[in-house]
Amino acid sequence: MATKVCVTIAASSPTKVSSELRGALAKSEYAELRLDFLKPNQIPFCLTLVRKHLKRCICTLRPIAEGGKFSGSEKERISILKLISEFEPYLIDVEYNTLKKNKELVKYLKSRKTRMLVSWHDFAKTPNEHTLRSMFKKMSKYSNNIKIVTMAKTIDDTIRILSLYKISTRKINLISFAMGDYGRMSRILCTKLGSPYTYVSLGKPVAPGQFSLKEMKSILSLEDKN
Ligand SMILES: O=C1C[C@@](O)(C(=O)O)C[C@@H](O)[C@@H]1O
Repeated sequence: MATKVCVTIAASSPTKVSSELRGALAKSEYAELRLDFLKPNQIPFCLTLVRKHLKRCICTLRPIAEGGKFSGSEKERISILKLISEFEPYLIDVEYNTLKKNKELVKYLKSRKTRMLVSWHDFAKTPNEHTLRSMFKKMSKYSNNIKIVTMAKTIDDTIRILSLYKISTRKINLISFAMGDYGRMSRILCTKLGSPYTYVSLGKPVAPGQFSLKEMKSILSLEDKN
């Protein structure tokens, strides 16, 4: 099966999001809308503008504490997350730490049958194997779609994050890879080990070590046989 890619769109206005999204989806299976790059009051208009593409979009509203740009209150963020769920995107990315603290949000998303990607990031390091495995187990209580992304400072870090695929099962869609230069290989290898797709940028990386769509496509084309 061909490797799927997801283009991270981190634009600062709804019209930019819309035009970048059209360009991205012409060449990729999915796109991630980083809605935290918009002003909160622009989000409803943006979602309306791109409504017809949302079945191929992962919507993310990352707070500053998890490496994102959303600087409003948690209360405001939760209500925007609920609004996003009403647009029924392919997936809504919600941090494990958010779900853990907001039982009411979990209930709400469940009641709406929202497809959720539960995510966890460590921008400083790659924790030890025990911590990673225990995160994976705790996260699997919320969703079958799990994303664990950490910072690699050595090749061992990269191997350790990829070792999570060994404990994952067929029922789980696991996306786990490492950021940073040492993690770059894991952005390719993750798709060989079971990740449903890998994140790329449209040009400038949105996260450390992210390949551009063009670079990833040239890497993946090496697999094509005559
Ligand atoms: O979690 C991820 C992965 C990512 O951080 C990356 O490293 O490609 C990019 C983010 O936009 C996305 O939400």
